[in-house]
Amino acid sequence: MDLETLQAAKARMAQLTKPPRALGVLEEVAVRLAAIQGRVKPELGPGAVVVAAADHGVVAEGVSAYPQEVTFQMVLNFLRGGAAINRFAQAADCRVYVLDVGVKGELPEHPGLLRAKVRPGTANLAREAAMTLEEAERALQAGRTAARKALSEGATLLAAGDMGIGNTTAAAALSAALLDLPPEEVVGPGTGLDEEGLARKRQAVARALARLRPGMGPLEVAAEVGGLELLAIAGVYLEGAEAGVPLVLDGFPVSAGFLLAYRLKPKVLDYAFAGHLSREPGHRRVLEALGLRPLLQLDLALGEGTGAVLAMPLLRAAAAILHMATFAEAGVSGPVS
Ligand SMILES: O=C(O)c1ccc[n+]([C@@H]2O[C@H](COP(=O)([O-])O)[C@@H](O)[C@H]2O)c1
Ligand SMILES: Cc1cc2nc[nH]c2cc1C
Repeated sequence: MDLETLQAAKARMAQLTKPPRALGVLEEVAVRLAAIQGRVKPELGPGAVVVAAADHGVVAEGVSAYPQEVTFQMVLNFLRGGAAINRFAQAADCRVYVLDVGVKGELPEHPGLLRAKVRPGTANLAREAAMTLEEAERALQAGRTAARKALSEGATLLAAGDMGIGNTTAAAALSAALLDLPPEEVVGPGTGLDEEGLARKRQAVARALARLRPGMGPLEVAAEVGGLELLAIAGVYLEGAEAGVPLVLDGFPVSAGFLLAYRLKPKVLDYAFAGHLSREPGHRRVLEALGLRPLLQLDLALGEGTGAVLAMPLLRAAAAILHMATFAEAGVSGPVS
């Protein structure tokens, strides 16, 4: 983040051939992109999305509308290019990296698969620590490594995606813990849970929160309540921020992972854009706590990075604003008085 460029980009914005603030939120996005890149005329090329996948022992509590094996099956679908994220990424000049940090089952060798399984799914967070601190560190590191690969292969903006049946329970526990919120404020239907399931889910989150002790650091909290993929997502964003690229957030699980990254290193927030607002109610709480305004609100609740990737063309359009002609360059008259 370069504050001098931020000021220079704001000054240029005021000279461009449009009434003040006529491009609304995109103008703020544009000047932030300029500051991130350290140039008044930012340029965005290809994007990358690291889709982190893992399983969750908490599914034993009946907290998802879908069976656990969907995680494994959807990873195969990602590798074959048949999932929503594949199709959206193709439309958005974005490359998909699939990262296994904890899927239950042996996935085949595949050029599109980054294999970094820490363990075949977490323990049941309602009953015991989801993982050890050492496992949490390894999952985070796997996310960092995946991001580094994406950046070395040409990514100029970076998103994380998630796949993990049961992960809205882990995301709820993690965001409730980090934001000090009660379970009912962050627990929602996920893939489509009914009322009874929601009660079990709130209970599972409450039990995980009851094990936390004051003074635990963010990584210890994350090891307790889990999500191997949530840790990997934190790693993706930490690495991306260190490389100085714009970061795009997706829905609830990804934003919970980002929140962890923010708690570990508040500077990541300078690089972050919220791609969309998910239908999952906890997502709003997380974005509000971070002070991020979502670019899109399309009632998505899929994950995979879909909402982040959909926002990539908008970020490119925002960067292009600062390449517009000024009033002076174009010979266009300014306001009457
Ligand atoms: O991104 C979101 O906000 C979002 C909201 C609801 C569900 N999901 C996806 O659905 C899965 C988790 O849902 P659940 O009900 O099994 O906890 C996981 O694979 C997520 O990517 C994602
Ligand atoms: C089919 C399906 C696809 C998904 N993609 C991300 N989470 C998902 C959950 C389900 C159930």
